[in-house]
Amino acid sequence: MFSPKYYNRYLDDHFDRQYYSARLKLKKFDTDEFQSMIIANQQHLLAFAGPQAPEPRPPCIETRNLSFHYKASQPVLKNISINVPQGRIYALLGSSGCGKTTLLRMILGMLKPKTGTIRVFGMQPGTAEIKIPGSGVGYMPQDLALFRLFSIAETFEYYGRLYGIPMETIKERTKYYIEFLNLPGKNRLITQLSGGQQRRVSLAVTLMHEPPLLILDEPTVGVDSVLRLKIWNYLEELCGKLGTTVIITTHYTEEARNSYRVGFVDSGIILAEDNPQRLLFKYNCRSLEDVFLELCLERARLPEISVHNGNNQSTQVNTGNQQHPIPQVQIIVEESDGNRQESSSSSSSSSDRSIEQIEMSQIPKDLNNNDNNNNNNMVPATLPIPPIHPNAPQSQMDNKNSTGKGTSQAWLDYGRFTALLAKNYLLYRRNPVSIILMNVIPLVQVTLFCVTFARNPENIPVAIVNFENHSLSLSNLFIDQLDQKSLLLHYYDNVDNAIGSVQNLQTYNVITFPSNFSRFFRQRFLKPEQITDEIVRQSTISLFPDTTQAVFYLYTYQKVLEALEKFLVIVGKSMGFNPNFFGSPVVLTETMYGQNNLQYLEFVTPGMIIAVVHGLSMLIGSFTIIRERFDGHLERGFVAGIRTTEILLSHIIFYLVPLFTQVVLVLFLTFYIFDSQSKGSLWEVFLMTFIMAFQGLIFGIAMSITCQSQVASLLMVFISEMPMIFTSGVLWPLESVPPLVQTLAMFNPLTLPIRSLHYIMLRGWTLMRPEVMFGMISALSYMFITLISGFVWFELFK
Ligand SMILES: Nc1ncnc2c1ncn2[C@@H]1O[C@H](COP(=O)(O)OP(=O)(O)OP(=O)(O)O)[C@@H](O)[C@H]1O
Repeated sequence: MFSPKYYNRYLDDHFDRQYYSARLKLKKFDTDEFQSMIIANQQHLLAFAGPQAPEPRPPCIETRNLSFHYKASQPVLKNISINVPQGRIYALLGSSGCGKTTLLRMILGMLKPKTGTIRVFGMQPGTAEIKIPGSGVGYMPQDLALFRLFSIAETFEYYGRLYGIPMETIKERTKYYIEFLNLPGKNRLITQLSGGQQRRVSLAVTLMHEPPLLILDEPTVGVDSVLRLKIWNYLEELCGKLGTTVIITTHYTEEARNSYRVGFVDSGIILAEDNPQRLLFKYNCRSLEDVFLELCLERARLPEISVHNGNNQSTQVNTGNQQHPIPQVQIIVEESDGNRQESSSSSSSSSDRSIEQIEMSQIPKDLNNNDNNNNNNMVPATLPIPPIHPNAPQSQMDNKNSTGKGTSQAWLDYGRFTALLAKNYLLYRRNPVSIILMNVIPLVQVTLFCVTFARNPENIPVAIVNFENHSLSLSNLFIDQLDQKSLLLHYYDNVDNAIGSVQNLQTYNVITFPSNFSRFFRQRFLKPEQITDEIVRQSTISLFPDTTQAVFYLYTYQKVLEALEKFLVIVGKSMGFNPNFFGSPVVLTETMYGQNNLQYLEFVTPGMIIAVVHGLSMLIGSFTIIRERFDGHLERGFVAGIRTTEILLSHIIFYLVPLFTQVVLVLFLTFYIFDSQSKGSLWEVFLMTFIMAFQGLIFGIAMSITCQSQVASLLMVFISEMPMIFTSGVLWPLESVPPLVQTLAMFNPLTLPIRSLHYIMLRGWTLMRPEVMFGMISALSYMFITLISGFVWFELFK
């Protein structure tokens, strides 16, 4: 049982934790006795905390009348005033959704208060001096916010590099934290860890740069009770030895007994803020949960309650016009250079001090917590703090100190930027989807396009009805001239059967020859003066079109005309005429641009190349920012001091190489495998295509910045890509669309670049031609405008 000797030693030894932990192991304490002992010794304590006491520690975090809402109609925080002294653990407790995380985000400078002020180390968060966000703080968010495809070591390396910690130190700390937090081997991927292990890694990377301020949002979720205690002890070590200030939220209310001060939050207000032991004592409760319940009940009884803690150090319960001050104290116990001192910092003068003003934080912990007492038997009483960088400060009371070089406030910090690039590379390498997206899909698309699209059709089934049944007939001569590679002829006895075959989808189009075609054809041309309607009818070849398959119809018609030309030359010769006698007076001369035989593919290819690379790059870009935002990496990164410029540039620069490869592959396939032709320089074709791939990436990144979800971002890509393609003239000349649409189509980011590529590939024009240059300027302009808009949006709404 607890004895006066122990209590005196408690005072004399200035709250030696090791000593009391040892006592806890032996279960020597009894709370009631201990508390009576305090009362019995109040004179001693008052004297001890008397005028000779040094000044209290300065506050690390001070908030005054802080209010915040996401929607004006739903206030989240109301008049919050808290005071977190330096070098102490402060626990924020409260029900789910009461506003704890919101408050932490405001302390981190990520949300701006609607009213009230926040001071962190006496300054406003977000200012360069305190490096918050930056290396001045370690933030463990509630979400995991780890790259699941990274190994443990890679995770440490990434965050270590962000904070500018030397590689050697990163390695040492990786080793230390793996041992300390019972993590598996350093090469294990995060995705292969249990939920609790993942959270421990998240905690470790928060601690590793030894910031002066730690903000931990539910760090012990999914962590077993032994390890929880170990973590709490470790945090105390950090506070004691490095002067780190810790602000922590937890749903394990009882573990908050280990903190120096707790703040109970409910529906956006602070119900009470005090030392946990003192709250237990004051409300005569055995657990903090009960204290919370008491406070909630009290609040229910006094609906207008408004509790102000922090700077004025007094709890006020407002009930209408009346104010009932609840006495409150804060006595800070300093531990510096191994010499512990206690001080009183109540709002009143030292003469006003009462037993309630006694600082209870240094009462041996877990007095009422049997579980923890039991656990204490299982864990070492003290834990070593991690190996500290040789140049690391002994104390972090100066908020500028932290182990890493610290993050600069520059828009582009070399260390952070290279860490981000390395991260992008690792994620790319580990993610087969991105490799497939970047390299395989464009190849498949180009292959499919070249194999299936706009090729001259072959074996079009055509029905032939030839009523002339002798082999030497002119109708047979005509049929022989038909290109039978393109047309597959099916012979029918009568027109009805032939039309039936069209109706049954066996053939497309019907060609008929009358019974006396040869005789009447000769008569028509040899005796033109005797021509009658009957002669014309009997010498006419009929084509019954099926235009539902427009390509087949146009192609069949073209083949019939070609056959007619050849047929007339042969017949003319056989009749003794000049072979050109029956020739068309319209002659096709040498082709100026393009190939001699008309190929629709030739027209479509430039647009196809741009559509493929632009669309895929846009898709890739659309994954970038949004994925990181929803996995919590962005928030964590911003708190670590990453700048929006660095994030944007790291994605843009990183993707230069995959985009380059993608464009080279697409062009190689188009020109070397599928034998497309370019009259212009391939270098200019490459340049134009690469710029458009880049533009697609920027568009995708911009969508990723502005969209609220990954699905929305993907939808944006699909929704915008289709109209862009249709109105760009890729598939059909814009001259065929209404004038207004034509004008609008000029604002389509694909239109002018596709035209430029068209001119380069089909006409052989160079970039020096204004028509080609316009496309290039248009592509670059859209790219820069989108990039700048995306950046501004990112800055404003990050
Ligand atoms: N981005 C947001 N937009 C709108 N409302 C939000 C947003 N983030 C949080 N809220 C709302 O603000 C309130 C406080 O949320 P907060 O995350 O701060 O709660 P919490 O106390 O941390 O909860 P928990 O313990 O469950 O994490 C909740 O009602 C929540 O729905």
